Amino acid sequence: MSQSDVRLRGIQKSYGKVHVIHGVDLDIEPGEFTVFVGPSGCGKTTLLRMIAGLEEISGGTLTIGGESVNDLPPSDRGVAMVFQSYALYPHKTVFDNMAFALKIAKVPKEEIAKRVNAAAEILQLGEYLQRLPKALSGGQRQRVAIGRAIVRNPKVFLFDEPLSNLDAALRTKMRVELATLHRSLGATMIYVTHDQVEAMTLADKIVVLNKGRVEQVGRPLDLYNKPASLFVAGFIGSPQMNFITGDFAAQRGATTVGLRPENLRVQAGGPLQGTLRHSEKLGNETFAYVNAGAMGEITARMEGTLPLEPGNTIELAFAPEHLYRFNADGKSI
Ligand SMILES: Nc1ncnc2c1ncn2[C@@H]1O[C@H](COP(=O)(O)OP(=O)(O)OP(=O)(O)O)[C@@H](O)[C@H]1O
Repeated sequence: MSQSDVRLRGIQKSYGKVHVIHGVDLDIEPGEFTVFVGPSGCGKTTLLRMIAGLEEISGGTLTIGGESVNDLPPSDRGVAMVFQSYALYPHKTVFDNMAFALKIAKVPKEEIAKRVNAAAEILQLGEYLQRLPKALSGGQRQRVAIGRAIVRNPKVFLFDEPLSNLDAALRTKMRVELATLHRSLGATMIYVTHDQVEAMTLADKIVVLNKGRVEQVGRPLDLYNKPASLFVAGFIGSPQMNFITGDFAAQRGATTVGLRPENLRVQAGGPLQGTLRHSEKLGNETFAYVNAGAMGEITARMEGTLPLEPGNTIELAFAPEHLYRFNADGKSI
């Protein structure tokens, strides 16, 4: 499998007078799994589609494998994209869906059969090759869509929320399969998702986008442990980090402090006091939603169960090293 780097320099996108991407610089190394995350409308899909060649680039340069591709059509960029909707041909069999792009490219028949069979083996689709897409499950259809990308032996794989149409159990299974696929192919992959767990578990590198700009780039655990800003701290991690302002923050030399739900514990006399509003008991863990008066609403995650009822007083403590501090500009201190 070929591996290519992807480099973005000052990439911009405008639709008429509306600027949606404001000069993105980004380096994606050969073989790297890069995930774009950010709130709805931040420009993840637009950026991916510009790399694919499906959206014109309004400014800046894009290179793939060292070659400027700004003016190349999608088919000449050596990229293969997998869509959320799968976009399979309904009247073609699984084999023909996977073979189609190769037929168009006039690849010899034997070579097509070899590549389709190899991809089908990797994706465990061998027994379905003569079926039509309508006779497949959602997960199998998504595997065909991925197979269609694999047979083209692209320099770069692009994924646009590929698992979001699948139910929770299948998502988990496909997530593990994608990670395994990346390891076995060693290909460069760029992936857009809304899903925290997908971003944290699949990525070598996460790119957090905010209103058409790169907010922070880093390895998943670096973003989790050392978010550069309030924005990233609030975006990476689920449930979301608690933010507290006012005196509690000021005493700690910040305008806002952050505490992750998993870093809070019940402790008599703890510095965070409130009333338990609701608790969610999942068996192995419990989420406590606490009304902490002037400090606002605080979420705590506890191992096991919590022997408290709504309306009870709850006191929470944390270790000092788990406190995140932010200044008035929202930057980490
Ligand atoms: N054809 C268009 N004309 C004008 N604005 C557009 C067009 N396509 C997208 N946009 C705007 O560009 C911005 C980025 O859209 P994009 O789809 O890339 O966001 P996203 O981060 O992928 O969002 P989501 O997570 O909701 O899919 C949005 O504000 C959107 O309204």
